[in-house]
Amino acid sequence: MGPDAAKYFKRIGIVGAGNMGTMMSFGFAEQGVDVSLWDISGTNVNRALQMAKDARKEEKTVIGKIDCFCDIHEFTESLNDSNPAVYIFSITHGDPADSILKMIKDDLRAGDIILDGGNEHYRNTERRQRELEKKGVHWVGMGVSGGYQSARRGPSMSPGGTKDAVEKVLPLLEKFAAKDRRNSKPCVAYIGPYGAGHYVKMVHNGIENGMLSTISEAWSMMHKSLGMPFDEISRVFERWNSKGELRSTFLVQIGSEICLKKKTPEGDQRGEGAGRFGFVLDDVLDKVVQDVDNTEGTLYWTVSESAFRHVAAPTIATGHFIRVASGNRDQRLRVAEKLNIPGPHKANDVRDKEALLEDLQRAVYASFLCSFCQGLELIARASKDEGWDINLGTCIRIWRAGCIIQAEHILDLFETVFSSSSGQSQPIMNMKLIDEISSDLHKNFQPLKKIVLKAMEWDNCVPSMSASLEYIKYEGGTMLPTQFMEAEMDYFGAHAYDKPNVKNEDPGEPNKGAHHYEWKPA
Ligand SMILES: NC(=O)C1=CN([C@@H]2O[C@H](COP(=O)(O)OP(=O)(O)OC[C@H]3O[C@@H](n4cnc5c(N)ncnc54)[C@H](OP(=O)(O)O)[C@@H]3O)[C@@H](O)[C@H]2O)C=CC1
Ligand SMILES: O=C(CO)[C@H](O)[C@H](O)COP(=O)(O)O
Repeated sequence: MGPDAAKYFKRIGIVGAGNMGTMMSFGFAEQGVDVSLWDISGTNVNRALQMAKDARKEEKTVIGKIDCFCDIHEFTESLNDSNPAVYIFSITHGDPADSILKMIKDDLRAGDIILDGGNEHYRNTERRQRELEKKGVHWVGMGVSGGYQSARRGPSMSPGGTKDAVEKVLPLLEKFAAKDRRNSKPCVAYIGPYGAGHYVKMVHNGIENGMLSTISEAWSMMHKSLGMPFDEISRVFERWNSKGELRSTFLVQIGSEICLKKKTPEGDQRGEGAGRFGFVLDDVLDKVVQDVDNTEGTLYWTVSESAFRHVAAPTIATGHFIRVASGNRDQRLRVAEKLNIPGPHKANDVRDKEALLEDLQRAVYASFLCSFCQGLELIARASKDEGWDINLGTCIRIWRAGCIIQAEHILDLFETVFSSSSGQSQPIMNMKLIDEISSDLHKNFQPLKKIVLKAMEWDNCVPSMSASLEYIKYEGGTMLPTQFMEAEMDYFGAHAYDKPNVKNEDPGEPNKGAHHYEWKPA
């Protein structure tokens, strides 16, 4: 990275001095860009100011100036010399973003570019784009992935909106973005018009969650049934991350680090994790509350979108539902008393632990792959419906570094396919029709089945792995139980069915059925 990004834009404005906004301001300053940073809360501004002072003292690389503002109009004025002015929003989606936009709307000039780096619903993005178009201001929905560490060191970004506007800021974003370590290519690219960029980020988070649920299920099986201590699990994750199909997979790699983190007498900077014995993980409750207040939405938007667009995404969806249940721990504990069912228990029948761990690795891989198939199919479907023309190969390229779903082997697989199919007139809509993908799902189906069976036997909770297993079974099934479902629906609702071996019906298009049988006259 070179500190020469300032030749594109001398100063930019960042709205929101939260985890992401503050770190991005340091990241851009490291590129030599001066940053104006504003936040609604004086406390946030003061904290950012202090951090900026410390960073300039301690990290000599933060060379651009970071100026913090409490007054929003002084903030916008600080960008008066920039033509166009470039803003990055990094705040909570929905009403907060609307209210800030309202506050600065009169200060914006034709040509200005706002990159919304929050996780926003793509329809909100499109609404703001329409609203600002009249003023000649460009609103770009830009997914930013990688959490606050990457926001500081270089995230993966998916900007979408007016192509000209994105191309204007792309050189700056390319400097800031994470780089693919194989070829140093920046993990940012124009994704498509309108809400395409935020859509891709939303699905990225959906895939992320299918993977998160899967890796947590594997951790639970190792810990609770195989009785493996955290440091041993860490070594397993490290091995998985070092070679084979799970190599260089971010969530596996950080899993290894998490399992090693021991408490220390002083804890972290804020004293969290202080203790004489045990692991920091011991202090973490099984309660995901991240989205209870609706300040985060990407996962449930992905689940709603997959239902709305008729794309089966069970690995992702079950990962959402277990989060919902987990967050409601109080209810869970009360229900548990009533249900009185066994929880995960020790396995006494494992004769070959290494073989089982190998199956587990392959099961995790299969489930990760299912999560990717589901997410990419959703993007492909939405792109077709909305006329966005998203290149899936571009999505794979920007997910190579900086983001949460980095997974080298899976991205290699898709990259090979998408680069060889780039000339095809019809985009790939069903990832399981790709030879490389179906072959890997086939190879890992039995290990996945073995692991799900073992999980059932040991009363482990494996929603995403079992959903992946069923997904493979029904997405490639020739004899589904829906034969009976169709008959029942025709019985009570005259919903009509298609017949076997009839032209245009079997297999036929997914159109409404052609036949109704009068099972019972009304
Ligand atoms: N954390 C992560 O890993 C990632 C987060 N994102 C997205 O980036 C954005 C920022 O996230 P993050 O920095 O983690 O979150 P934080 O909670 O740290 O920051 C959110 C910011 O939004 C501000 N905000 C909230 N409500 C309002 C409001 N009504 N009016 C004005 N400002 C408001 C907050 O101010 P205040 O503190 O005063 O409420 C704060 O500055 C979000 O859209 C998030 O989804 C994207 C990628 C990764
Ligand atoms: O965007 C992210 C990573 O990519 C953030 O971690 C975000 O907080 C995820 O939130 P959710 O899945 O609840 O929407």
